[in-house]
Amino acid sequence: MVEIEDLTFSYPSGGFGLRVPSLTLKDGERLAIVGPSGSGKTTLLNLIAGILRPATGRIDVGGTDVTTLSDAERRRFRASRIGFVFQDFALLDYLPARQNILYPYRISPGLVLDAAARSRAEALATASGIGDKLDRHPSALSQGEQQRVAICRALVTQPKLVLSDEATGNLDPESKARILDLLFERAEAAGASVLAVTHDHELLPRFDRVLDFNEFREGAVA
Ligand SMILES: Nc1ncnc2c1ncn2[C@@H]1O[C@H](COP(=O)(O)OP(=O)(O)OP(=O)(O)O)[C@@H](O)[C@H]1O
Repeated sequence: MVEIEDLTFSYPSGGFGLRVPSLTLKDGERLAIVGPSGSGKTTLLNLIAGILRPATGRIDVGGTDVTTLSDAERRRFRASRIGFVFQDFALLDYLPARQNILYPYRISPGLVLDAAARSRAEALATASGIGDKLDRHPSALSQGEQQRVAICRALVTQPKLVLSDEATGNLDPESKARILDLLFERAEAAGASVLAVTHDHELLPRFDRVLDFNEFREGAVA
């Protein structure tokens, strides 16, 4: 599903560099990424999602090298093919939760907002415990509820790749387990791979593989 080769990246302001000689995420695989704060985990997810562009290297997502796409193509590719749970949720406060969940359909011409998509949004919200809050705007939701809206939005299009940046960070232990169950269950139903950054070490046994990010710091031996 994801194949990375000879990837290098640094922010224009300098100071931080990332080098990933090789990384593969197989179809349906659940990979957890751990590593210290500031080691580049979010940066890698943004590169895979095409939000950032690498200096060199290849990032193949489901047969498409995202590094070769234009900005507009990368935006469309992301909206239609990748579910991304952002660390800061990236919800739009002018839209109620329901419309936030369905947002990928607004911005991606390739996705059709039909009755099935609407009922998927409802079912995801109910399964994650926010079914009765869909008419509320994000600012009237708790952090944990906002996080669940973000997770529902990432899953509603049934993407083949789910990128998750601390998707369970703001939740109590019981909700963490429930949200991970939902994420894995929906990913499995859609045949999707999951790449999840997490600091929740108690969740790691539930993943197929755990990658320690320390090895990708620029200059480190791969
Ligand atoms: N837009 C930016 N411009 C310059 N440097 C940045 C930018 N965004 C992040 N960085 C730096 O890049 C490094 C990696 O950041 P990143 O957010 O990828 O780390 P992380 O491992 O996800 O951290 P955390 O676990 O705290 O979320 C950090 O040193 C950070 O300060």
